[in-house]
Amino acid sequence: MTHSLLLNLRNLVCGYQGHRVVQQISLHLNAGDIGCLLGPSGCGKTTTLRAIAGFEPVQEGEIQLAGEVISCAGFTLAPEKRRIGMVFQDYALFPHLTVAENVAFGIRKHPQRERITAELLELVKLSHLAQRYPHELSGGQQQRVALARALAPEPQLLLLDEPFSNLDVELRRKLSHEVRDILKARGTSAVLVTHDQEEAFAVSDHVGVFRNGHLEQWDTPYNLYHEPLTPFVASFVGQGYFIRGQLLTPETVQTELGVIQGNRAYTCPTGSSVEVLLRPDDIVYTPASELKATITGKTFLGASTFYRLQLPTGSPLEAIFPSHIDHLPGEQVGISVAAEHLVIFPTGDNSSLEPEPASSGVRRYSEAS
Ligand SMILES: Nc1ncnc2c1ncn2[C@@H]1O[C@H](COP(=O)(O)OP(=O)(O)OP(=O)(O)O)[C@@H](O)[C@H]1O
Repeated sequence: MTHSLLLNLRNLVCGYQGHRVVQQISLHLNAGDIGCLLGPSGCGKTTTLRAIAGFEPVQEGEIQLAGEVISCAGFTLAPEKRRIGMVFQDYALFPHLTVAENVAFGIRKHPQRERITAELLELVKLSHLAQRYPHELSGGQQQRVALARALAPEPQLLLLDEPFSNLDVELRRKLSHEVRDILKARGTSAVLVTHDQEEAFAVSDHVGVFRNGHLEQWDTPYNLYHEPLTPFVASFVGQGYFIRGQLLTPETVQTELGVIQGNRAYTCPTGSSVEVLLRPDDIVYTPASELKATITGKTFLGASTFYRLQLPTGSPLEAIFPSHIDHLPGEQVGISVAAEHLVIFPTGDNSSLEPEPASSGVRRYSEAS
């Protein structure tokens, strides 16, 4: 597999009626990789995807595909000349064509169209439904037809706009893994738009977190979770709480959970106030610990149990313990912190104190603190 640069967005600005919706976005995707644009509703993900497809003009900056400029101010290469395929949220299948005819639509004049169609139907596990019509298929099956149809002309890049959002949670999860396997099996590069973090992580090699038209971080799922560059990324990706602390030395922070050791030197001045990100997997069940927390709620997840905890000061925390550790709400448990990748941000950054919309994301501090 090659790792050459395929898609390169350089300082991209685009929007509607002169209004700048997407502001100075830069990102790149290597051939064979899957990227994802993630962020809350209205932050500019679809606008960026449409600009890559050639449906929206670019106001500033440029888009390069395989080294060629396909969009810049005053120039937009027509969508059909880009060798870019698209899969939409609503499948957009042709209702009067069979499954096989839908898949073959973009390669009607190709001498090998029957062979290619049969191969793709096998890839998406729909060979047995080749003669059905779209209305005779489930939503998940329709989306697999749409994927096969988009792959048939062998696009250089596939764009997927919220492809699973019409499906129920279980099917979304299953299909998102399947789609990754299919794209990887063919070495197809793709960019996906979603506001579902789990989906972004399941499918992508790189994820871009958008906020108000800006790209806050373009990185691997691992780095977004463990090394978020901004409080917003920390909040949008994953769960947990921020607690307040004070930097004791470049590597250690004094908090109400005691002194927490990070694995690097932090750049803010010793003695400064910081906020420390504690994710549920940073909190370890430690019966002998002097540090106790009260269980305020729990959710059994099968292999593990998700506990909502409260510290003696009233600060809330979340923790994931192996599910054989079974305690009732109201009980006290000993805990310790094992935050290998300790994430801290200096306080006083006003943007970091905005309330975050994601109810499943990171909460900032206790109401009681
Ligand atoms: N055709 C249009 N004309 C004018 N404004 C638009 C148009 N399409 C989108 N917008 C605006 O641009 C902003 C970004 O929209 P966009 O669809 O890119 O967001 P998004 O991140 O994809 O959101 P969602 O997750 O809800 O689809 C929004 O404020 C939206 O109202």
